[in-house]
Amino acid sequence: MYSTEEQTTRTTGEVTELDQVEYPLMEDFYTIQGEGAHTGSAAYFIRLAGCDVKCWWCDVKDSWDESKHPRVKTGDIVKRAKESGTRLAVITGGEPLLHNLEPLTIRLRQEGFSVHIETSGSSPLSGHLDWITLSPKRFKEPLDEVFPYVDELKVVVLKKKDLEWAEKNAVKCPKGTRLLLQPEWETPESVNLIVEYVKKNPRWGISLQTHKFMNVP
Ligand SMILES: C[S@@+](CC[C@H](N)C(=O)[O-])C[C@H]1O[C@@H](n2cnc3c(N)ncnc32)[C@H](O)[C@@H]1O
Ligand SMILES: Nc1nc2[nH]cc(C(=O)O)c2c(=O)[nH]1
Ligand code: SF4
Ligand SMILES: [Mg+2]
Repeated sequence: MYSTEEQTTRTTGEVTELDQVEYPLMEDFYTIQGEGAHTGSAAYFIRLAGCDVKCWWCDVKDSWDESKHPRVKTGDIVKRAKESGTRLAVITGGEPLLHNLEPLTIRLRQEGFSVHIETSGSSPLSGHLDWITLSPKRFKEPLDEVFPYVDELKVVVLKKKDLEWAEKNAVKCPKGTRLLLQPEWETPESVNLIVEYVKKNPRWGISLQTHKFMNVP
């Protein structure tokens, strides 16, 4: 759980103002959380545009260039999320922490959403977040200030070196953090590596991109 100070002072009465704040949005969609500790739950995904990390194997490279995507008002995003019926929102990207998430997360919370984030931790936290999934990247390392708030560490694995990277990040996370290894989708040989590693190091678990098996977004 992460919350900025302002939450206590900012309550209702600012809805109209907050709803005007715009974010570069690649897409928003209602689907099943396919990865991590909340796999299988219906969730409304909000994919903000822009990324400063640029992993070569990223499965959503179209999100990187913010200028290719429209700026959409918070009010419109929240309205569509509400219409979905779920009260679980996942903010992802791109790298969502490139943007100040205060307005969007306040409004989602006001409408009863539990707000989750998928982040590389390359920029400071902002907003009000109920579940933080950190997926650290060597290409741009997470900021130290992010680690105390992490709920789930989800490391993408291609080769052995990534397991060392996983351990290096795990020591910085709070006690009780869910530790997950996720095979890079186009590197099937990483699955064996992960299976053997988790059998030897059972504090780690496996996260698969189940939405790709199910053929849903
Ligand atoms: C597209 S990223 C967006 C959020 C943020 N930029 C991040 O990297 O956490 C969402 C999740 O997908 C993972 N991911 C991206 N490409 C992947 C791939 N080819 N195989 C497996 N996981 C991937 C990321 O590590 C991250 O956990
Ligand atoms: N179904 C589904 N689950 C996901 N979990 C994390 C995703 C992401 O791209 O952040 C993702 C995604 O793109 N689709
Ligand atoms: S940080 Fe996330 S969105 Fe950015 S390139 Fe890496 S996986 Fe893709
Ligand atoms: Mg995805």
